[in-house]
Amino acid sequence: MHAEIVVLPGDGIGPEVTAAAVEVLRAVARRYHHRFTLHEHLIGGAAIDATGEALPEATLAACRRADAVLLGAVGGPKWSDPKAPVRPEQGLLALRKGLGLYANLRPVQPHAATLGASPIKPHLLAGVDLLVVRELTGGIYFGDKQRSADRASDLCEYSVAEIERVVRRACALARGRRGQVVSVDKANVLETSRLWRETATRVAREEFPDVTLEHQLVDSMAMHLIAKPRAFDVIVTENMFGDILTDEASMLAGSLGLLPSASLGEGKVGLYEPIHGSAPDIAGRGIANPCGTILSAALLLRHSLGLADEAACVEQAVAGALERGVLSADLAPEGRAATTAEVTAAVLAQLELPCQVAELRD
Ligand SMILES: NC(=O)c1ccc[n+]([C@@H]2O[C@H](COP(=O)([O-])OP(=O)(O)OC[C@H]3O[C@@H](n4cnc5c(N)ncnc54)[C@H](O)[C@@H]3O)[C@@H](O)[C@H]2O)c1
Ligand SMILES: CC(C)[C@H](C(=O)O)[C@@H](O)C(=O)O
Ligand SMILES: [Mg+2]
Repeated sequence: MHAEIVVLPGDGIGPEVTAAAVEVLRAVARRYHHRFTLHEHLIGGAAIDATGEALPEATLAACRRADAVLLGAVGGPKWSDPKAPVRPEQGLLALRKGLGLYANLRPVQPHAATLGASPIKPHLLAGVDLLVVRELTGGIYFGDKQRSADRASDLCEYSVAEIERVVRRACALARGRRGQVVSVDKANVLETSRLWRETATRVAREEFPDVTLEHQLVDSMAMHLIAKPRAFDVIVTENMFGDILTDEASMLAGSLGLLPSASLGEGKVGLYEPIHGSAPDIAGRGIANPCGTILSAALLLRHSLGLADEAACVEQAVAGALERGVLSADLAPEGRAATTAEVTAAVLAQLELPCQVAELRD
C-alpha cells in the first residue's frame, strides 16, 4: 500500500526517538512491500523558533492531508518562561483539537524482560494488560482561562456529546478485549464528573449491554492501579485524570519511555506519539528509550493504515530486543545501558527474523 505519513519530531528527545521510529517504518515498508512517503514538519518549540507559532498553518494543513501523523514530543526550558506569549504545548493541544482526536488510547502491557525495572512487585505485574482511553479534546485543558494579578482560573467543562463519544469508543474497544470498562471520575466533588458518570452509565446500559461498566473515583484509582493492576481491562476517563494516571501506569511497564499512544477521532487521520515528554534532562545525549515511539509507529500501522500484521511484527521485534537484554538507561542496571541507536538496531535486527504473525505477504 501507499501511505502519506507526517513526522513531527518536535523538541528535546523528540527528534531522537522519531528518527528511530522512522527507521523502523522504512524497514517495514521495505520488508512487506509498502510505500510510505514521510514528510517532516515543525511543531512546538522548534516551530516557535522558526516561525513564531507553536503550530504553523503549514503543519496543520499537512497533517490534515496525511493518512497518519507520528510525533516525538514538545516543550523544554527554553520556552517555559511563564510570560512567554506562546508555549510549545499549545501547538500539541491545537493539533489534537484541530484534527478532532478526542480518544487517546494508551495501552499498558508490561514486558517480562522489563519487570525488574518496575518499582512494583513482579507478582502483581504478571499478566497485566490494560488500555486507558483518555478523553483528549475537552475538560480543563480547553476551558476558558483567566488571569489577573492575584487570581487565576481554568474552566473545566464537558458536554454530554463529548462524554458519549469517548465512552462509546472505550466500550467498543472493550468488546474486542475482556469486556470490562472502569470509568474514572471525581463525582463526589465535581459537577463535570457527575455528568460523566450519568452519561457513561446510560451509554453502557443502552448501547453495550454485553460490556460491564464500573465506576471508580480517581484518587482511589491511583492506588488500585498500583495495588491490583491485573484487575483492569479498559479504563476510560477525562483529559487530565488520564494524563496523570498514564504516567503512573508507565511504572507498571518499568519506564515512561516504553508507553505508546494513538489519538483517534472520526476522521481518517490519527496522531501517534509516545506518552512521555521532551525529557530535557537527557536530550541530545543519544540515550533516550525509543521503544514508546517505535510502539506508537506500530499503533499507526494498525489503526491508520490497517496493517495489523505488520504492527504485530513491530511489537514482536521490540519484545525480542528487550528479551535479548538490549535495554536503554531508564531500564538497565548502572553501566550496562544501550544507546538509542543500539536499541533501534536491535529492533531492526529482530524485524529481519521471521515474524510469528501469520498471513504476512513476505
Ligand atoms: N506529548 C508531549 O509532547 C509531552 C508529554 C509530556 C511532557 N511534555 C513536555 O516535556 C517537557 C518535560 O516534561 P517532564 O520532564 O515533566 O516530563 P518528561 O516525560 O519529558 O520526562 C520525565 C522523566 O522521564 C524521563 N523520560 C521521558 N521519556 C524518556 C525516554 N524516552 N527515555 C528515557 N527516559 C525518559 C525523563 O528523562 C525525565 O526524567 C515539558 O515541557 C512538558 O510540557 C510533552
Ligand atoms: C505536553 C502536554 C500538553 C501533554 C498533555 O498533558 O496532554 C502531555 O503531558 C501528554 O501526556 O501528552
Ligand atoms: Mg502527559
